[in-house]
Amino acid sequence: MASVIEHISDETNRENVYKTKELNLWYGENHALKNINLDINENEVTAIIGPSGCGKSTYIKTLNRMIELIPGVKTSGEISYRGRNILDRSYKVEDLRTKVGMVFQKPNPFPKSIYENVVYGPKIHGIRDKKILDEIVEKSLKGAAIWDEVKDRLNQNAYGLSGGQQQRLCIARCLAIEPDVILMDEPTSALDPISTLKVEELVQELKQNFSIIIVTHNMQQAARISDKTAFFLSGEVIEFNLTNKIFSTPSDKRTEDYITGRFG
Ligand SMILES: Nc1ncnc2c1ncn2[C@@H]1O[C@H](COP(=O)(O)OP(=O)(O)OP(=O)(O)O)[C@@H](O)[C@H]1O
Repeated sequence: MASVIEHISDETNRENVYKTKELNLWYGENHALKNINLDINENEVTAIIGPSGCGKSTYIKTLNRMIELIPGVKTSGEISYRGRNILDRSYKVEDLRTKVGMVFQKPNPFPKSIYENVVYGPKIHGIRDKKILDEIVEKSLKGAAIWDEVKDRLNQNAYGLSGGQQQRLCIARCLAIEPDVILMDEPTSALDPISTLKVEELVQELKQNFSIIIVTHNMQQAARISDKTAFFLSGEVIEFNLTNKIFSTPSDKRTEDYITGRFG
């Protein structure tokens, strides 16, 4: 059955940050992504939903080319980021990674101080001036809504933070490289409800300055925080539209069955 990629009339005139055209991906013989066409706008939260194994993580890992670390992966089609095809071998992955940050399911701070976690990326990019690094730390931790909680213990080990704080620190680490896009792969699945709420509120604030693509198993979360939602099933995009539309009047029966909990 054909997927439902209608014209989305959102009247915002926002630029596309990513345009995915006819993307296919294989892990060896396993055809994991099938003819994906998806345009992602800047300054929006785009949620990727769908049952386990439908290709959500695979898709976002192609957006920063993390996928190419897995042996035997083949792709066809195109993903253009700001107008350039990132799947083209001439596109330097290091350039992409300075523009596209990623936050993972489990908070993964380095076993270093809070301060060192945040300055890690900027230092790799050659910033050594202590005053500038201090400014980056304050700005990034404020941006990730964790500054007040940690400003008096910046030199303590990040492992001493709660899980929810560690995840916001990982978001701060991501902000420190001043990315354009933030990819989030189930960022709240290991967090308690209060930490989840904090990260959700943060995502809403961050979209003023960044484009956010979030994979989530939690449909209420997708409904609460995203502007657009893509429903994936068996490696295909079944429906992509404004989140309100997807959750109120989906066009495809399979989307309706999934969001009403009939499968998945
Ligand atoms: N490293 C890998 N090697 C081989 N096959 C893989 C690999 N990672 C994922 N796959 C396969 O690709 C398909 C999509 O998996 P993916 O992890 O993208 O799904 P998902 O929707 O993110 O699932 P979940 O919600 O369970 O995390 C599945 O068939 C999976 O078995």
